[in-house]
Amino acid sequence: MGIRTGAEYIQALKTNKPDVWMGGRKITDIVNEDNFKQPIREIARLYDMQHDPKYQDSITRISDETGERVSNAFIVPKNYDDLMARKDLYSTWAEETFGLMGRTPDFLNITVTSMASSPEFFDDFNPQWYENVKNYHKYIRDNDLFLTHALVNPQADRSKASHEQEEEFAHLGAVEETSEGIIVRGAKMLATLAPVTDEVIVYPFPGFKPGDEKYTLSFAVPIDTPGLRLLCREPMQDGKRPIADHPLASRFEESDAILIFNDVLVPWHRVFLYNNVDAGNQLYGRTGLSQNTHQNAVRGLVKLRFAQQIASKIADSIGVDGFLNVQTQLGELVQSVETIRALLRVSEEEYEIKANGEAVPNPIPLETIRGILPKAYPRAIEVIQTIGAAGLILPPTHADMDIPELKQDIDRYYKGRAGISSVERIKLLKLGWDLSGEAFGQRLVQYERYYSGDPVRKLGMFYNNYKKRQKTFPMVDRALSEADASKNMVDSKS
Ligand SMILES: Cc1cc2nc3c(=O)[nH]c(=O)nc-3n(C[C@H](O)[C@H](O)[C@H](O)COP(=O)(O)OP(=O)(O)OC[C@H]3O[C@@H](n4cnc5c(N)ncnc54)[C@H](O)[C@@H]3O)c2cc1C
Repeated sequence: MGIRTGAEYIQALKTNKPDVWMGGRKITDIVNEDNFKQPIREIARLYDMQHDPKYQDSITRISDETGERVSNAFIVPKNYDDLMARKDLYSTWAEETFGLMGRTPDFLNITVTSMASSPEFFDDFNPQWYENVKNYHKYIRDNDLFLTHALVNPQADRSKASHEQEEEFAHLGAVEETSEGIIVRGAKMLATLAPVTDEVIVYPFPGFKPGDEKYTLSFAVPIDTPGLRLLCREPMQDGKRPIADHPLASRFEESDAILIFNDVLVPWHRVFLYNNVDAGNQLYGRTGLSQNTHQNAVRGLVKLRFAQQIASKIADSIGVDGFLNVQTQLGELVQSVETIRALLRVSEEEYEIKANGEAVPNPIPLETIRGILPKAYPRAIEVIQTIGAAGLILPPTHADMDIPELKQDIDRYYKGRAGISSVERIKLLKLGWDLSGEAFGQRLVQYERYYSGDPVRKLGMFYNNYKKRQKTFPMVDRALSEADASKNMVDSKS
Protein backbone atom coordinates (compact mmCIF):
# COMPACT_ATOMS: atom_id res chain seq x y z
CA MET A 1 0.00 0.00 0.00
CA GLY A 2 2.76 2.53 0.80
CA ILE A 3 1.65 5.93 2.07
CA ARG A 4 -1.86 6.05 3.40
CA THR A 5 -4.35 8.89 3.52
CA GLY A 6 -6.01 10.41 6.55
CA ALA A 7 -9.25 8.68 5.57
CA GLU A 8 -7.47 5.30 5.45
CA TYR A 9 -5.99 5.94 8.89
CA ILE A 10 -9.44 6.77 10.29
CA GLN A 11 -10.94 3.72 8.60
CA ALA A 12 -8.33 1.53 10.32
CA LEU A 13 -9.28 3.07 13.68
CA LYS A 14 -12.91 2.17 13.01
CA THR A 15 -11.90 -1.44 12.41
CA ASN A 16 -9.62 -1.74 15.46
CA LYS A 17 -11.39 -2.67 18.66
CA PRO A 18 -9.00 -1.87 21.53
CA ASP A 19 -10.11 -2.26 25.17
CA VAL A 20 -10.02 1.44 26.16
CA TRP A 21 -11.22 2.88 29.47
CA MET A 22 -11.48 6.54 30.38
CA GLY A 23 -13.39 8.51 33.01
CA GLY A 24 -15.28 5.44 34.22
CA ARG A 25 -16.41 4.43 30.73
CA LYS A 26 -15.37 1.84 28.20
CA ILE A 27 -14.78 3.72 24.97
CA THR A 28 -16.13 1.66 22.11
CA ASP A 29 -16.34 4.23 19.33
CA ILE A 30 -12.83 5.69 19.25
CA VAL A 31 -13.23 7.95 16.22
CA ASN A 32 -16.41 9.59 17.54
CA GLU A 33 -15.24 9.94 21.14
CA ASP A 34 -15.24 13.65 22.05
CA ASN A 35 -11.76 13.54 23.54
CA PHE A 36 -10.16 11.76 20.62
CA LYS A 37 -11.99 13.28 17.65
CA GLN A 38 -9.88 16.38 17.15
CA PRO A 39 -6.44 14.80 17.73
CA ILE A 40 -7.45 12.08 15.23
CA ARG A 41 -8.24 14.82 12.70
CA GLU A 42 -4.83 16.39 13.31
CA ILE A 43 -3.04 13.07 12.72
CA ALA A 44 -5.19 12.38 9.64
CA ARG A 45 -4.15 15.77 8.27
CA LEU A 46 -0.50 14.73 8.59
CA TYR A 47 -1.17 11.55 6.62
CA ASP A 48 -2.93 13.62 3.95
CA MET A 49 0.12 15.85 3.62
CA GLN A 50 1.94 12.81 2.25
CA HIS A 51 -0.39 13.02 -0.78
CA ASP A 52 -0.26 16.80 -1.15
CA PRO A 53 1.97 17.79 -4.10
CA LYS A 54 3.25 20.70 -1.99
CA TYR A 55 4.88 18.28 0.47
CA GLN A 56 4.95 14.87 -1.14
CA ASP A 57 8.45 14.93 -2.59
CA SER A 58 10.01 16.32 0.55
CA ILE A 59 8.41 13.97 3.08
CA THR A 60 8.04 10.72 1.12
CA ARG A 61 10.07 8.85 -1.43
CA ILE A 62 9.90 5.80 -3.71
CA SER A 63 11.28 2.79 -1.85
CA ASP A 64 14.15 1.05 -3.70
CA GLU A 65 12.91 -2.19 -2.20
CA THR A 66 9.21 -2.12 -3.13
CA GLY A 67 8.93 0.57 -5.81
CA GLU A 68 6.11 2.07 -3.75
CA ARG A 69 6.05 5.55 -2.27
CA VAL A 70 6.76 5.41 1.47
CA SER A 71 7.30 7.89 4.28
CA ASN A 72 10.88 9.14 4.67
CA ALA A 73 10.67 7.74 8.21
CA PHE A 74 11.04 4.24 6.78
CA ILE A 75 14.16 4.93 4.72
CA VAL A 76 17.55 4.21 6.29
CA PRO A 77 19.60 7.39 5.68
CA LYS A 78 22.90 6.62 3.96
CA ASN A 79 24.23 10.15 3.54
CA TYR A 80 23.67 13.77 4.48
CA ASP A 81 20.92 14.30 1.88
CA ASP A 82 18.98 11.31 3.17
CA LEU A 83 19.32 12.64 6.69
CA MET A 84 17.99 16.02 5.62
CA ALA A 85 15.12 14.39 3.72
CA ARG A 86 14.13 12.72 6.95
CA LYS A 87 14.44 16.01 8.77
CA ASP A 88 12.07 17.58 6.22
CA LEU A 89 9.46 15.13 7.40
CA TYR A 90 10.06 15.93 11.08
CA SER A 91 9.97 19.67 10.56
CA THR A 92 6.98 19.65 8.18
CA TRP A 93 4.86 17.68 10.64
CA ALA A 94 6.15 19.55 13.69
CA GLU A 95 5.42 22.94 12.11
CA GLU A 96 1.93 21.75 11.24
CA THR A 97 1.24 20.92 14.90
CA PHE A 98 3.36 23.75 16.41
CA GLY A 99 5.59 21.07 17.92
CA LEU A 100 2.82 20.28 20.42
CA MET A 101 2.24 16.68 19.35
CA GLY A 102 5.32 14.75 20.39
CA ARG A 103 4.24 11.35 19.22
CA THR A 104 3.29 11.85 15.59
CA PRO A 105 3.78 8.65 13.54
CA ASP A 106 7.31 9.57 12.37
CA PHE A 107 8.64 9.25 15.95
CA LEU A 108 8.27 5.48 16.26
CA ASN A 109 8.54 4.72 12.56
CA ILE A 110 12.13 5.97 12.56
CA THR A 111 12.75 4.10 15.80
CA VAL A 112 11.81 0.79 14.19
CA THR A 113 13.75 1.71 11.03
CA SER A 114 16.89 2.20 13.12
CA MET A 115 16.27 -1.01 15.03
CA ALA A 116 15.93 -2.87 11.72
CA SER A 117 19.24 -1.54 10.49
CA SER A 118 21.17 -2.89 13.50
CA PRO A 119 21.69 -6.61 12.70
CA GLU A 120 25.03 -6.68 14.52
CA PHE A 121 23.38 -6.27 17.92
CA PHE A 122 20.83 -9.02 17.34
CA ASP A 123 23.44 -11.35 15.80
CA ASP A 124 25.32 -11.24 19.11
CA PHE A 125 22.27 -12.65 20.89
CA ASN A 126 19.67 -14.24 18.61
CA PRO A 127 19.54 -13.72 14.82
CA GLN A 128 15.85 -14.75 14.82
CA TRP A 129 15.06 -11.56 16.75
CA TYR A 130 16.59 -9.61 13.89
CA GLU A 131 14.49 -11.45 11.30
CA ASN A 132 11.43 -10.52 13.34
CA VAL A 133 12.42 -6.84 13.59
CA LYS A 134 13.23 -6.69 9.87
CA ASN A 135 9.87 -8.19 8.90
CA TYR A 136 8.08 -5.92 11.32
CA HIS A 137 9.75 -2.89 9.79
CA LYS A 138 8.55 -3.96 6.34
CA TYR A 139 5.05 -4.55 7.66
CA ILE A 140 4.66 -1.12 9.24
CA ARG A 141 6.35 0.57 6.25
CA ASP A 142 4.15 -1.09 3.65
CA ASN A 143 0.98 -0.41 5.65
CA ASP A 144 2.13 3.02 6.88
CA LEU A 145 1.14 2.21 10.45
CA PHE A 146 0.98 4.44 13.49
CA LEU A 147 2.62 3.04 16.63
CA THR A 148 2.62 3.91 20.29
CA HIS A 149 5.30 2.64 22.64
CA ALA A 150 5.69 1.75 26.29
CA LEU A 151 9.12 1.48 27.84
CA VAL A 152 8.81 2.13 31.53
CA ASN A 153 7.45 -0.12 34.25
CA PRO A 154 4.87 1.21 36.72
CA GLN A 155 6.57 3.15 39.51
CA ALA A 156 5.63 0.67 42.27
CA ASP A 157 8.97 0.65 44.14
CA ARG A 158 11.76 2.27 42.13
CA SER A 159 14.39 1.20 44.69
CA LYS A 160 13.84 -2.45 43.75
CA ALA A 161 14.55 -4.50 40.63
CA SER A 162 11.67 -6.02 38.65
CA HIS A 163 12.03 -9.44 40.27
CA GLU A 164 12.10 -7.87 43.75
CA GLN A 165 8.73 -6.07 43.48
CA GLU A 166 6.03 -7.11 45.92
CA GLU A 167 3.77 -8.32 43.08
CA GLU A 168 5.46 -10.83 40.77
CA PHE A 169 3.97 -9.14 37.69
CA ALA A 170 3.90 -5.53 38.84
CA HIS A 171 6.33 -5.09 35.95
CA LEU A 172 5.52 -6.63 32.60
CA GLY A 173 6.98 -10.13 32.42
CA ALA A 174 6.71 -13.49 30.68
CA VAL A 175 4.35 -15.98 32.34
CA GLU A 176 4.94 -18.93 30.05
CA GLU A 177 6.05 -19.99 26.60
CA THR A 178 3.72 -21.83 24.25
CA SER A 179 4.19 -23.19 20.74
CA GLU A 180 2.57 -19.97 19.47
CA GLY A 181 4.54 -17.45 21.49
CA ILE A 182 5.02 -15.91 24.91
CA ILE A 183 2.23 -15.11 27.34
CA VAL A 184 2.97 -11.79 29.04
CA ARG A 185 1.41 -10.28 32.16
CA GLY A 186 1.81 -6.95 33.96
CA ALA A 187 1.78 -3.27 33.10
CA LYS A 188 3.80 -0.66 31.25
CA MET A 189 3.56 3.09 31.61
CA LEU A 190 2.86 5.05 29.70
CA ALA A 191 1.74 5.03 26.10
CA THR A 192 0.91 8.37 24.54
CA LEU A 193 -1.94 8.43 22.00
CA ALA A 194 -2.35 4.66 22.42
CA PRO A 195 -6.13 4.53 21.74
CA VAL A 196 -5.69 6.18 18.33
CA THR A 197 -2.78 4.05 17.12
CA ASP A 198 -2.59 0.76 15.23
CA GLU A 199 0.12 -1.06 17.18
CA VAL A 200 2.19 -0.88 20.35
CA ILE A 201 5.88 -1.64 20.54
CA VAL A 202 7.45 -2.48 23.88
CA TYR A 203 11.17 -2.16 24.52
CA PRO A 204 13.17 -1.43 27.64
CA PHE A 205 15.61 1.16 28.89
CA PRO A 206 18.75 -0.38 30.45
CA GLY A 207 18.72 -1.12 34.19
CA PHE A 208 17.98 -4.86 34.49
CA LYS A 209 19.61 -6.86 37.28
CA PRO A 210 20.39 -10.59 37.33
CA GLY A 211 17.11 -12.27 38.24
CA ASP A 212 15.14 -9.95 35.92
CA GLU A 213 15.37 -12.33 32.94
CA LYS A 214 11.65 -12.81 32.41
CA TYR A 215 11.11 -9.05 32.45
CA THR A 216 13.55 -8.39 29.62
CA LEU A 217 11.13 -8.15 26.73
CA SER A 218 10.75 -6.35 23.47
CA PHE A 219 7.88 -7.04 21.10
CA ALA A 220 5.07 -5.44 19.13
CA VAL A 221 1.38 -6.33 18.99
CA PRO A 222 -1.75 -4.75 17.49
CA ILE A 223 -3.35 -2.26 19.85
CA ASP A 224 -6.53 -4.37 19.98
CA THR A 225 -4.78 -7.62 20.91
CA PRO A 226 -6.99 -9.68 23.26
CA GLY A 227 -6.02 -9.14 26.90
CA LEU A 228 -4.43 -5.73 26.33
CA ARG A 229 -6.21 -3.00 28.30
CA LEU A 230 -5.64 0.75 27.87
CA LEU A 231 -6.49 2.70 31.01
CA CYS A 232 -6.38 6.39 30.03
CA ARG A 233 -5.62 9.25 32.37
CA GLU A 234 -8.30 11.83 33.05
CA PRO A 235 -8.71 13.96 29.93
CA MET A 236 -7.58 17.56 30.17
CA GLN A 237 -10.40 18.85 27.98
CA ASP A 238 -13.91 17.58 27.42
CA GLY A 239 -13.62 17.60 23.65
CA LYS A 240 -16.56 20.00 23.47
CA ARG A 241 -14.96 23.33 24.24
CA PRO A 242 -14.81 25.53 21.15
CA ILE A 243 -11.47 25.72 19.35
CA ALA A 244 -12.00 29.48 19.28
CA ASP A 245 -11.72 29.54 23.11
CA HIS A 246 -9.04 26.87 23.39
CA PRO A 247 -7.15 27.11 20.13
CA LEU A 248 -4.44 24.67 21.25
CA ALA A 249 -5.94 22.57 24.05
CA SER A 250 -8.98 21.67 21.97
CA ARG A 251 -6.86 20.55 19.04
CA PHE A 252 -3.64 18.95 20.15
CA GLU A 253 -4.18 17.05 23.38
CA GLU A 254 -2.33 13.75 23.25
CA SER A 255 -3.99 11.22 25.56
CA ASP A 256 -1.83 8.97 27.74
CA ALA A 257 -2.63 5.49 28.98
CA ILE A 258 -1.23 2.79 31.18
CA LEU A 259 -1.09 -0.48 29.29
CA ILE A 260 -2.21 -3.53 31.22
CA PHE A 261 -1.36 -6.90 29.73
CA ASN A 262 -3.69 -9.54 31.10
CA ASP A 263 -2.02 -12.70 29.80
CA VAL A 264 -1.47 -11.43 26.29
CA LEU A 265 -0.11 -13.80 23.67
CA VAL A 266 2.87 -12.34 21.83
CA PRO A 267 3.44 -14.50 18.74
CA TRP A 268 7.04 -15.68 18.28
CA HIS A 269 7.42 -13.72 15.04
CA ARG A 270 6.72 -10.50 16.99
CA VAL A 271 9.36 -11.13 19.69
CA PHE A 272 12.40 -8.85 19.32
CA LEU A 273 14.14 -9.68 22.60
CA TYR A 274 13.42 -12.00 25.47
CA ASN A 275 14.85 -13.59 28.58
CA ASN A 276 18.32 -12.05 28.46
CA VAL A 277 19.49 -9.40 30.93
CA ASP A 278 22.59 -8.44 28.92
CA ALA A 279 20.58 -8.03 25.73
CA GLY A 280 17.95 -6.02 27.63
CA ASN A 281 20.59 -3.66 28.97
CA GLN A 282 22.32 -3.21 25.61
CA LEU A 283 19.32 -2.93 23.28
CA TYR A 284 18.75 0.80 23.74
CA GLY A 285 22.35 1.84 23.25
CA ARG A 286 23.23 -0.48 20.37
CA THR A 287 20.23 -0.54 18.07
CA GLY A 288 19.68 3.09 17.24
CA LEU A 289 16.56 3.20 19.41
CA SER A 290 17.77 6.61 20.47
CA GLN A 291 17.79 7.83 16.85
CA ASN A 292 14.50 9.54 17.56
CA THR A 293 16.53 12.21 19.40
CA HIS A 294 16.80 13.93 15.99
CA GLN A 295 13.01 14.02 15.61
CA ASN A 296 12.71 15.14 19.24
CA ALA A 297 15.16 17.97 18.71
CA VAL A 298 13.48 19.24 15.53
CA ARG A 299 10.04 19.08 17.14
CA GLY A 300 11.32 20.57 20.41
CA LEU A 301 12.83 23.52 18.56
CA VAL A 302 9.51 24.25 16.83
CA LYS A 303 7.67 24.10 20.18
CA LEU A 304 10.17 26.34 21.96
CA ARG A 305 10.12 28.84 19.10
CA PHE A 306 6.32 28.89 19.23
CA ALA A 307 6.40 29.64 22.99
CA GLN A 308 9.04 32.33 22.42
CA GLN A 309 6.92 33.98 19.72
CA ILE A 310 3.82 33.91 21.89
CA ALA A 311 5.75 35.55 24.75
CA SER A 312 7.13 38.27 22.45
CA LYS A 313 3.80 38.95 20.79
CA ILE A 314 1.98 39.25 24.13
CA ALA A 315 4.67 41.66 25.37
CA ASP A 316 4.37 43.72 22.20
CA SER A 317 0.56 43.70 22.31
CA ILE A 318 0.44 45.43 25.71
CA GLY A 319 3.39 47.69 25.12
CA VAL A 320 5.72 46.22 27.74
CA ASP A 321 8.56 45.02 25.53
CA GLY A 322 10.38 48.33 25.90
CA PHE A 323 11.00 47.63 29.61
CA LEU A 324 14.41 46.23 30.40
CA ASN A 325 13.13 43.47 32.70
CA VAL A 326 10.80 42.25 29.96
CA GLN A 327 13.49 42.50 27.31
CA THR A 328 15.88 40.36 29.34
CA GLN A 329 13.25 37.62 29.66
CA LEU A 330 12.41 37.72 25.98
CA GLY A 331 16.09 37.87 25.05
CA GLU A 332 16.72 34.80 27.18
CA LEU A 333 14.08 32.87 25.23
CA VAL A 334 15.52 33.93 21.89
CA GLN A 335 18.94 32.74 23.07
CA SER A 336 17.50 29.37 24.11
CA VAL A 337 15.95 28.97 20.67
CA GLU A 338 19.19 29.96 18.97
CA THR A 339 21.23 27.61 21.17
CA ILE A 340 19.05 24.68 20.19
CA ARG A 341 19.02 25.69 16.53
CA ALA A 342 22.81 25.85 16.54
CA LEU A 343 23.21 22.50 18.30
CA LEU A 344 20.84 20.89 15.85
CA ARG A 345 22.80 22.28 12.93
CA VAL A 346 26.09 21.07 14.39
CA SER A 347 24.69 17.59 14.95
CA GLU A 348 23.59 17.43 11.30
CA GLU A 349 26.73 18.96 9.78
CA GLU A 350 28.89 16.59 11.85
CA TYR A 351 26.86 13.53 10.84
CA GLU A 352 28.55 10.15 11.10
CA ILE A 353 28.30 6.97 9.07
CA LYS A 354 27.89 3.95 11.36
CA ALA A 355 29.46 0.55 10.65
CA ASN A 356 26.12 -0.57 9.15
CA GLY A 357 26.24 2.34 6.64
CA GLU A 358 23.50 4.35 8.38
CA ALA A 359 24.01 8.11 8.46
CA VAL A 360 23.30 9.51 11.93
CA PRO A 361 23.59 13.03 13.34
CA ASN A 362 26.38 13.57 15.88
CA PRO A 363 24.67 12.35 19.07
CA ILE A 364 26.57 14.64 21.47
CA PRO A 365 24.90 17.93 20.42
CA LEU A 366 21.55 16.11 20.08
CA GLU A 367 21.77 14.72 23.60
CA THR A 368 22.83 18.18 24.74
CA ILE A 369 19.52 19.49 23.38
CA ARG A 370 17.84 16.70 25.33
CA GLY A 371 19.52 18.06 28.44
CA ILE A 372 18.67 21.72 27.76
CA LEU A 373 15.01 21.49 26.69
CA PRO A 374 13.63 20.27 30.05
CA LYS A 375 14.92 23.52 31.53
CA ALA A 376 14.44 25.88 28.58
CA TYR A 377 10.83 24.94 27.85
CA PRO A 378 9.46 25.31 31.42
CA ARG A 379 11.33 28.63 31.57
CA ALA A 380 9.59 29.78 28.36
CA ILE A 381 6.26 28.92 29.97
CA GLU A 382 7.22 30.86 33.10
CA VAL A 383 8.07 33.89 30.96
CA ILE A 384 4.66 33.75 29.22
CA GLN A 385 2.98 33.57 32.64
CA THR A 386 5.08 36.45 33.98
CA ILE A 387 4.60 38.80 31.05
CA GLY A 388 0.96 37.88 30.36
CA ALA A 389 0.19 38.31 34.08
CA ALA A 390 -3.53 38.64 34.93
CA GLY A 391 -4.32 39.39 31.31
CA LEU A 392 -3.90 35.69 30.58
CA ILE A 393 -6.75 34.59 32.78
CA LEU A 394 -9.30 37.29 32.03
CA PRO A 395 -10.33 36.94 28.38
CA PRO A 396 -14.08 36.43 27.88
CA THR A 397 -15.37 33.49 25.88
CA HIS A 398 -16.37 33.77 22.26
CA ALA A 399 -19.95 33.32 23.43
CA ASP A 400 -19.56 36.59 25.38
CA MET A 401 -18.06 38.27 22.37
CA ASP A 402 -21.09 37.35 20.27
CA ILE A 403 -23.51 39.19 22.57
CA PRO A 404 -24.26 42.65 21.08
CA GLU A 405 -24.88 44.12 24.52
CA LEU A 406 -21.33 43.28 25.63
CA LYS A 407 -19.59 44.27 22.42
CA GLN A 408 -18.88 47.89 23.33
CA ASP A 409 -17.43 47.00 26.74
CA ILE A 410 -15.26 44.25 25.30
CA ASP A 411 -14.04 46.45 22.47
CA ARG A 412 -13.14 49.19 24.89
CA TYR A 413 -11.59 47.33 27.83
CA TYR A 414 -9.78 44.39 26.31
CA LYS A 415 -7.77 46.14 23.68
CA GLY A 416 -4.00 46.43 23.82
CA ARG A 417 -1.60 49.15 22.85
CA ALA A 418 -2.59 51.44 19.96
CA GLY A 419 -3.28 49.28 16.91
CA ILE A 420 -4.13 46.09 18.84
CA SER A 421 -7.88 45.50 18.89
CA SER A 422 -9.64 43.70 21.70
CA VAL A 423 -10.42 40.74 19.42
CA GLU A 424 -6.78 40.42 18.42
CA ARG A 425 -5.57 40.62 22.01
CA ILE A 426 -8.17 38.20 23.36
CA LYS A 427 -7.25 35.61 20.72
CA LEU A 428 -3.57 35.97 21.50
CA LEU A 429 -4.10 35.63 25.24
CA LYS A 430 -6.12 32.47 24.68
CA LEU A 431 -3.14 30.95 22.87
CA GLY A 432 -0.90 32.02 25.74
CA TRP A 433 -3.21 30.61 28.41
CA ASP A 434 -3.65 27.26 26.67
CA LEU A 435 0.11 26.88 26.53
CA SER A 436 0.99 28.21 29.96
CA GLY A 437 -2.03 27.81 32.23
CA GLU A 438 -4.36 25.06 31.08
CA ALA A 439 -3.80 21.49 32.28
CA PHE A 440 -3.03 20.85 28.60
CA GLY A 441 -0.07 23.25 28.83
CA GLN A 442 1.15 21.74 32.11
CA ARG A 443 1.18 18.29 30.53
CA LEU A 444 3.31 19.73 27.73
CA VAL A 445 5.80 20.91 30.35
CA GLN A 446 5.84 17.49 31.97
CA TYR A 447 6.26 15.96 28.53
CA GLU A 448 9.35 18.04 27.83
CA ARG A 449 10.86 16.94 31.13
CA TYR A 450 10.20 13.24 30.81
CA TYR A 451 9.34 12.26 27.24
CA SER A 452 12.49 10.32 26.66
CA GLY A 453 13.20 9.03 30.13
CA ASP A 454 14.36 10.44 33.44
CA PRO A 455 16.62 13.43 32.64
CA VAL A 456 18.79 12.63 35.67
CA ARG A 457 19.72 9.15 34.49
CA LYS A 458 19.88 10.33 30.88
CA LEU A 459 22.52 12.87 31.87
CA GLY A 460 24.51 10.10 33.55
CA MET A 461 24.24 8.00 30.38
CA PHE A 462 25.24 11.04 28.33
CA TYR A 463 28.39 11.50 30.39
CA ASN A 464 29.32 7.81 30.11
CA ASN A 465 28.88 7.94 26.32
CA TYR A 466 30.85 11.16 26.10
CA LYS A 467 33.67 9.56 28.07
CA LYS A 468 33.70 6.59 25.70
CA ARG A 469 34.18 8.93 22.74
CA GLN A 470 36.60 11.25 24.50
CA LYS A 471 38.93 8.81 26.21
CA THR A 472 41.91 11.12 26.62
CA PHE A 473 42.45 14.61 27.96
CA PRO A 474 45.06 15.99 25.51
CA MET A 475 44.98 19.62 26.66
CA VAL A 476 45.44 18.63 30.28
CA ASP A 477 48.24 16.22 29.33
CA ARG A 478 50.00 18.93 27.31
CA ALA A 479 49.67 21.46 30.15
CA LEU A 480 51.11 18.89 32.56
CA SER A 481 53.98 17.97 30.27
CA GLU A 482 54.75 21.64 29.59
CA ALA A 483 54.79 22.24 33.36
CA ASP A 484 57.20 19.31 33.74
CA ALA A 485 59.40 20.68 30.95
CA SER A 486 59.55 24.17 32.47
CA LYS A 487 60.36 22.67 35.87
CA ASN A 488 63.39 21.00 34.28
CA MET A 489 64.39 24.34 32.76
CA VAL A 490 64.20 26.02 36.19
CA ASP A 491 66.05 23.11 37.75
CA SER A 492 68.82 23.27 35.14
CA LYS A 493 69.27 27.05 35.68
CA SER A 494 69.54 26.78 39.44
C1 LIG B 1 3.55 13.51 29.12
C2 LIG B 1 4.37 12.25 29.10
C3 LIG B 1 4.28 11.39 28.00
C4 LIG B 1 5.02 10.20 27.97
N1 LIG B 1 4.89 9.35 26.91
C5 LIG B 1 5.50 8.15 26.94
C6 LIG B 1 5.30 7.19 25.90
O1 LIG B 1 4.59 7.43 24.94
N2 LIG B 1 5.94 6.00 26.01
C7 LIG B 1 6.74 5.71 27.06
O2 LIG B 1 7.29 4.61 27.10
N3 LIG B 1 6.94 6.59 28.06
C8 LIG B 1 6.34 7.80 28.02
N4 LIG B 1 6.53 8.68 29.04
C9 LIG B 1 7.11 8.15 30.30
C10 LIG B 1 8.52 8.44 30.44
O3 LIG B 1 9.25 7.47 29.76
C11 LIG B 1 8.81 8.42 31.95
O4 LIG B 1 8.09 9.48 32.54
C12 LIG B 1 10.27 8.58 32.23
O5 LIG B 1 10.96 7.46 31.77
C13 LIG B 1 10.54 8.72 33.74
O6 LIG B 1 9.99 7.64 34.42
P1 LIG B 1 8.93 7.89 35.59
O7 LIG B 1 7.97 8.91 35.14
O8 LIG B 1 8.42 6.56 35.98
O9 LIG B 1 9.78 8.51 36.76
P2 LIG B 1 10.64 7.72 37.82
O10 LIG B 1 11.62 6.84 37.14
O11 LIG B 1 9.74 7.00 38.77
O12 LIG B 1 11.39 8.86 38.56
C14 LIG B 1 10.76 9.65 39.59
C15 LIG B 1 11.85 10.50 40.26
O13 LIG B 1 12.77 9.66 40.96
C16 LIG B 1 14.10 9.78 40.45
N5 LIG B 1 14.63 8.42 40.28
C17 LIG B 1 13.94 7.28 40.07
N6 LIG B 1 14.75 6.24 39.94
C18 LIG B 1 16.01 6.69 40.05
C19 LIG B 1 17.30 6.09 40.00
N7 LIG B 1 17.45 4.78 39.79
N8 LIG B 1 18.37 6.88 40.12
C20 LIG B 1 18.23 8.21 40.31
N9 LIG B 1 17.03 8.84 40.39
C21 LIG B 1 15.94 8.09 40.25
C22 LIG B 1 13.95 10.49 39.08
O14 LIG B 1 15.07 11.31 38.79
C23 LIG B 1 12.67 11.30 39.25
O15 LIG B 1 12.94 12.56 39.78
C24 LIG B 1 5.85 9.88 29.07
C25 LIG B 1 5.95 10.75 30.16
C26 LIG B 1 5.23 11.92 30.17
C27 LIG B 1 5.36 12.83 31.36
